Amino acid sequence: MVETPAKNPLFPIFVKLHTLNLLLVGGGYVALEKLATLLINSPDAKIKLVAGIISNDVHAVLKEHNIPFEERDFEVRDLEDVDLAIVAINDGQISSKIAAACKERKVLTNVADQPAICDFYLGSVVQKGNLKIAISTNGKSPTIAKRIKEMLNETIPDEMEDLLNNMQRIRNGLKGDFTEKVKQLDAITSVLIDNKNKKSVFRTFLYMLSYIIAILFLMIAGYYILSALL
Ligand SMILES: C[C@@]1(CC(=O)O)C2=NC(=C\c3[nH]c(c(CCC(=O)O)c3CC(=O)O)Cc3[nH]c(c(CC(=O)O)c3CCC(=O)O)/C=C3\N/C(=C\2)[C@@H](CCC(=O)O)[C@]3(C)CC(=O)O)/[C@H]1CCC(=O)O
Ligand SMILES: NC(=O)c1ccc[n+]([C@@H]2O[C@H](COP(=O)([O-])OP(=O)(O)OC[C@H]3O[C@@H](n4cnc5c(N)ncnc54)[C@H](O)[C@@H]3O)[C@@H](O)[C@H]2O)c1
Repeated sequence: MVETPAKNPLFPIFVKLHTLNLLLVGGGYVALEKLATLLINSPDAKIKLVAGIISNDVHAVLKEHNIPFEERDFEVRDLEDVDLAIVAINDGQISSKIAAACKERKVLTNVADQPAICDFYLGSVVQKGNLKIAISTNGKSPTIAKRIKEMLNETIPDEMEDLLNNMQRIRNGLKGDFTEKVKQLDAITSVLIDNKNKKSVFRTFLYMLSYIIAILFLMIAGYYILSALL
């Protein structure tokens, strides 16, 4: 049976950007950030960039990674053969028009910082070798997503890559049917959850953070109530 719906209805997927065509519209600061995120995660992503003005920093990344670009305003023909688009321009009305043109052509679109017209959001990404964790707050607080990423980056040991490689070797060497393999893999890895009843550093971090935020919220609310009364 399907479980009750989660509070965050976004469905996470891991996309093979090296097999898809991605259009990035914009050549300023935000486009630079998106470009960096794309390349860190998917160095072989098939990206094309279009922007009225391309900053020197963006130019440098385009050159370094051999990414095709055109220095002119977006035109609908840019969407030909495009699977995904990220729009990072400084004009909300034009962004909405580009998003509408994308929708018409069934191109999935992210408009930086405009959740209402996005088909998908970018997440904060934790990477330890082959392990990748994507974090979403359903758009509520990208800053918290960033902090949790930093926390996980610090707490997940670098040895994770060795663990994954060893597990792959064991997995490839296992005999028996599917159920038997799952049983053996569960048994080998059970040590990882044996400590589940102990309070983890991560949980303590989250408790502390939520208390601090609650206290700050009360202080700010108190300030506004008092200044309205006085
Ligand atoms: C995760 C990350 C991925 C990435 O972009 O690569 C990401 N934003 C990041 C950072 C960040 N963005 C903003 C700040 C300033 C502080 C703050 O506002 O908190 C910071 C923090 C910083 O930069 O330190 C501003 C901001 N962002 C959005 C709005 C509009 C709104 O909320 O209405 C505004 C207000 C703009 C304004 O005020 O003008 C909206 C979105 N930002 C999202 C993703 C999607 C939801 C993700 C989620 O579910 O949490 C969503 C919905 C759509 C999207 O853009 O995809 C990246 C983490 C970087 C990392 O991991 O290091
Ligand atoms: N810079 C930030 O830290 C920041 C933070 C939050 C939100 N934002 C928002 O993100 C958006 C982009 O910010 P930015 O700092 O990258 O702006 P920017 O001014 O540095 O760059 C804007 C880019 O959009 C391009 N552009 C504008 N219209 C275009 C069109 N029709 N076709 C193609 N390219 C076009 C410009 O040529 C330029 O390259 C803005 O809406 C801004 O309010 C920025």
